[in-house]
Amino acid sequence: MHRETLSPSTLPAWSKLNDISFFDIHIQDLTHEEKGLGLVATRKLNSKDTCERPTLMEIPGDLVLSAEGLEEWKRVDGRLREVLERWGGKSLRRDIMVFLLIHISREEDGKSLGVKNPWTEYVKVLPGHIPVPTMWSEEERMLLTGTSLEPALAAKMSVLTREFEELREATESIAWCYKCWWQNSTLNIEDWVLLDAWFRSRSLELPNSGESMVPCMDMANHSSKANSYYEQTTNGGVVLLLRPDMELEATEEITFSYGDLKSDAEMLFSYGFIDEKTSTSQVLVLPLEPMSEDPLGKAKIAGFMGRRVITISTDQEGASWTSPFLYFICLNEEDGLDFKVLQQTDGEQSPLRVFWRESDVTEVTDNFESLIEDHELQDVFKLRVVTLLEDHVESQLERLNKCDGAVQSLSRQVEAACESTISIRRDALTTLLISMVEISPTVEKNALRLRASEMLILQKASTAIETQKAKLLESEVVLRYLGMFGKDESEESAPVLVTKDDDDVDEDFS
Ligand SMILES: C[S@@+](CC[C@H](N)C(=O)[O-])C[C@H]1O[C@@H](n2cnc3c(N)ncnc32)[C@H](O)[C@@H]1O
Repeated sequence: MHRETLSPSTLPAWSKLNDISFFDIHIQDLTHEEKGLGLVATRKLNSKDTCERPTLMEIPGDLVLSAEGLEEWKRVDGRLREVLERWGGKSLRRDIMVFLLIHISREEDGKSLGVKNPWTEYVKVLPGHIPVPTMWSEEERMLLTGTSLEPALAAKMSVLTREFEELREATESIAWCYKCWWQNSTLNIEDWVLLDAWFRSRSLELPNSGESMVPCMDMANHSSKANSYYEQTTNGGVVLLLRPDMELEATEEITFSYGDLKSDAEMLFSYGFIDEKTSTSQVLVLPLEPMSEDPLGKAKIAGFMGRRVITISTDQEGASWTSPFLYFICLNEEDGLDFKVLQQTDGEQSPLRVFWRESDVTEVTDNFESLIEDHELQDVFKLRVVTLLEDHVESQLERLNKCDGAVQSLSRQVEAACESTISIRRDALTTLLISMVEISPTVEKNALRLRASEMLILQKASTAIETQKAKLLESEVVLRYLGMFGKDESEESAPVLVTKDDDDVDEDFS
């Protein structure tokens, strides 16, 4: 879709018109730091030795695009209401994307499709490209092969494609939608991908309004050494405040944290960059499914309460992991696990219920690590868990290693493209050659950073698992059990097959 754009230099006037106040900061182009726009101090700022927390920016509540704000705009905008009545209410993300879509769309005569409001102009200054993997070229996406983002990205792309088709089906019969979006294929999947990238990379979690988009506040970049933070005021507005004990030079960038606990993969997936970490702690989340030959596999998916993932955390000490689902999928009928559908007094059948040694544990299926504690075969179950985990980590490592060669070769092509331009008009030619290889150096840098960080986490996890397994193999219960069956329990489990369905991966990050 052709999108009308405006230069960010129009933002000060737009902000003034809409009662947004900037105090000693302004919006500045930080493209040279590969950050797009950002907020920068216009004079020295100090919050040291004072209880005052200097306010840096103030945004009125009626500009906040939240669930509540959307309801207000729905009341006054018949077209927004019409689309959301047909295809709204499933998720706030989707509803906000529809709102944004209406505001980037134009009628034939160039008039705004939606009822004009401050967002109609604001969307014009938003960037047309966000460096998130959903907007990467095919070649760039190949750099993620073998990482935890490979399945997540594939799933996200199929969710976006499905949503786009659903939007078309739901609105094709609305005359103005047909004319504006579908008749000449004006609206295409790339537009939907951009709207999703806007929402994911620019939304904030507000204490009262929940997930929201806040104009101008979304110009602040992230730093793990942030010097500011935001708060919501009692009247629904949002303020940006300088953190205590800060002394800032004029021209220093104002940043807040997008989430200290987010993994590198999550940062890259949602925001399109991986920052230099101040701590050595890292997290890797791997999707997990029951083994394909498990007859209870489907019931285990239906009966599980939490996320079907393995979370590996590392720090200077080494690695640790959590995975309530892993404990659940390692148990079988002969261990005491059972699934029942109960007949209710009204004749209806209850939803699936999960039993562990005759007790109903439907509400606590994410707590099998504790539930097995008083079982005489506890160590045997734990060995199964650790063995399955080991298989999973080893196969992920193998995949990451196997793809590294191909990735390095792609990477060398980009380097060669850059080097061959050194002597002649570097900028123009570099851009041209890199666009032929279709890999941006920034994307390449971030993808390689992710590969390196995931490799390190998996290696540390592998060492920790080996120790855990060796310890369990010394357990008397395990030795007795293995002797009884004359075989090695640790060799029993087949590798975990990852066949995650689309929506779940989407939930992990977005
Ligand atoms: C909320 S917006 C911030 C404003 C944005 N820079 C712009 O030009 O509109 C988030 C996006 O800014 C960029 N960004 C934020 N912090 C960054 C950082 N520390 N390093 C690189 N890019 C960053 C990423 O592209 C991210 O998706």
